[in-house]
Amino acid sequence: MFFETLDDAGFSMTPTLVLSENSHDENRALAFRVYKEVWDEFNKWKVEDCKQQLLLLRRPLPPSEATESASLAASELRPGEPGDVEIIYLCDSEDDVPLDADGANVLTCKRVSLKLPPDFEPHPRYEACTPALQTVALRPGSAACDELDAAPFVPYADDPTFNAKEYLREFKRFAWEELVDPDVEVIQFETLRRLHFGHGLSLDLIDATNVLPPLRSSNRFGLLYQMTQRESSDELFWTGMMDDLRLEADGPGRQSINFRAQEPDADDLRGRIDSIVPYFCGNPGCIHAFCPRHVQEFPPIPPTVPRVASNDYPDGPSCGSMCFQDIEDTFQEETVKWSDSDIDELRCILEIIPDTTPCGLAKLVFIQRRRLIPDDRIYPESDRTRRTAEKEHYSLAHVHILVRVTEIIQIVAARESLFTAHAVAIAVPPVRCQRRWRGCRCRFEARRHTCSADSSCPCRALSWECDPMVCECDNEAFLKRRGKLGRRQVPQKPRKIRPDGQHFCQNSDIQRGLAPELEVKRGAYGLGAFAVNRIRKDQYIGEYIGELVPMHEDKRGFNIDSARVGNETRYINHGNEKARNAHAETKLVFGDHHIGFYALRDIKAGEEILFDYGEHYWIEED
Ligand SMILES: C[S@@+](CC[C@H](N)C(=O)[O-])C[C@H]1O[C@@H](n2cnc3c(N)ncnc32)[C@H](O)[C@@H]1O
Repeated sequence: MFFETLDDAGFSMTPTLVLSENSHDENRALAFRVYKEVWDEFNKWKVEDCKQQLLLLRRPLPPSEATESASLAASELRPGEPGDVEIIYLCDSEDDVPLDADGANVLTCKRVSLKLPPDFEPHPRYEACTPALQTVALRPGSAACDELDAAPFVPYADDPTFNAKEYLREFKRFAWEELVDPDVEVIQFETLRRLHFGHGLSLDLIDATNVLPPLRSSNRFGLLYQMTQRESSDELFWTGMMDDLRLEADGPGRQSINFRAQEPDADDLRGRIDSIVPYFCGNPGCIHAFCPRHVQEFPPIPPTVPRVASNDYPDGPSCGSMCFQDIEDTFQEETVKWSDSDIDELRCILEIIPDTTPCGLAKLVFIQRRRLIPDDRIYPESDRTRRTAEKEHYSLAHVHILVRVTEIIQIVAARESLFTAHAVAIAVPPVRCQRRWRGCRCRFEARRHTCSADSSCPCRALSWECDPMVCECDNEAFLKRRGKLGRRQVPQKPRKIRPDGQHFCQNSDIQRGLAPELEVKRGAYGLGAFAVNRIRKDQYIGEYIGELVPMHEDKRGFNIDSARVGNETRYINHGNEKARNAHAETKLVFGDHHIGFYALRDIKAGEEILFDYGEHYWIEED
C-alpha cells in the first residue's frame, strides 16, 4: 500500500509516497486519530462560524423618531385608535442604513366583517388530516414507517384545547431523544477523505476499521450514498477542509473518491436502465414512478428470450406507402452507418424487448417524434410538396427507427417522461395468460346500465371491479380498446345515462373516481360526513383512503389508517343497525384491494352518512 507522509501543518503539497504495510490495528488507531483530529478542528471552527453568522444577522434598531413619526401618521388617519397601529421596520439586508425619521409609510386596509351563524364554532386544526386522492403505503422498515413509532414533535403546543398527553400516548418514543446531528456526516466524510487521500487507505480498509459507519452497505445506503443526497448548499467547509480540497485537485496521480459510483455513465444504457428500474412500481398494473401505494419494488429486468422469428411476423398487406415491408434489406446497409456504441445500445434494447413488432417500434418512435416536434411547429405544405416530402422521408423514417428507440428507452430510464413510460407500457402486447380472469360480457344484456348491483355480473359477484382491458360491459371502454376513441382519457366526472345502445358499466366507480360530493361538518359525534345531493341506494359514496400501515410483526397484511392522511370518508361516524345508511365493501380494482362505501338505502341531501363500525371497534377503543 502507498502511504503518504504528513508534515506538521497537515498535508504536504508535494506528497511523498511510501510503501507501508499497516496492520488492521494500526489502521484502526489511525482512523480514530484522524476522526478525533477532524472533530477537534470542526468544533473550533464551529464556534467561530456561529459568531460570524450571528454578526451577519445583526441590524441597527430604528431611531426612536422614526417610530414616533409612524405612530403619529397612523393616528392622524385613524383618530382615536392608536392601539390598532402595527409598526413594521424594514431595513436593507445588504447594508446597515436604517430608515430615516421621515420615511414612514402608513398602509391601511378595508375592514372586513364576517357574518357567522350564532352557533359558529371554529374547527380545531388538529381534527383535520392531510387530504389525499389515494391510499399511500408506508414501507416496512422505511424511515416513514419508523416514524409512526416516534412522535416527531408536540404539535399545537400553544393551543390549550389540544390534549398533548393523549396524543403522545399513541407513540412508543420521542424522535427528539434520538436526534441525529447532520454535521456528523460531514465530519465523517472529511475523515474518510483524509484517510483515503492523505493516508492512502482504500475504501475497503477504511470500512474494515469500523470507525466510520458503513461506506457502501448497498447501492442506496451508506455514508457515500448519504453524501450524494445532500444539496451542495447543505455542505460545510471549514478552513482546513478547503485546503485539502485544493490539494486533492493538485495532488499527483490522485483519484477523487467516486462517491457517485452508483450512477452509471451516460452511454451505459443497460446500467442506466438497471439503476432506474427499482424506482418503478413492482405491481404490473401500475405505471407510477415512486409509486406511493405498492410496497414491492420492481425486480431487475432479466433478458427476455426472443420467441418470434422474422418469418413469424404477420405477412399481411403493407399498410401504406411508408410501410416497413416495402424497404429493401440492402437499403439500410447502404444508408446508415452504425457505430459500435449504436450496436451495443440496440443489443441492450433487444435484450429487453426482442419481440416488439416493427410497427410497434415505429409507433414508439412516432410518439417520441410528436413530443420532440409538436404538430404546431410543423408548417403545412401544399399537397404537391407534401407528396415529395413523403417520398424523400419515408426511407429515413424507417431506417432510423431502431436508433431512435434508443432515445425513447433512455428517456424512460432517465425518468424524464412518465408519458413515454406509459406509452411503452401500453405498447407492450397484453399478457395472454390462460389463468387471467376473462372478465364479464354484460354488454350483451339488453340494458343501458350494465353490471349494476342487481345484475348477475360475475365480476361483481367476486367483489371485483370490472377491468376495461378484458370485460365487455362498457361501450366507451370497448371502443377505446379497439382504438376507435383515440387517446382520450377515461372521464373522471360522473356522466348522465347514455342514449339507447350505449352501455355504461356500473361496477367501475372506484377506478373512475365517481364519488358524489360530501360535506364535512359538525354532527352529533364531532365532525361527520354529510350528503350534499341525494344518493341512491347501492350508489358508491367514496373510497376509504389513508396510510397503508403494516400489521403487527406476527401478522401479514396491512391496515388502512386515515388518522393523518385521508379524504371525507374518514369523518363517517358510527350508526347502529337502525341508523346506518352505508356499508363498506372491499373491492379488487386492477389487482389491488380498495375499500369503498356504498349506500344501503336512498340517502337524502343533507343527511349524515353513518355506517356500523362493528362491536370490535368499540371494544378495542376501551
Ligand atoms: C373515524 S372518526 C369519525 C370522525 C370523528 N367524529 C371526528 O370528528 O373526527 C371515529 C371517531 O368518531 C367518534 N364517533 C363516531 N361515531 C360515534 C358514535 N356513534 N358515538 C360516539 N362517538 C362516535 C369516536 O370518537 C370515534 O373514535
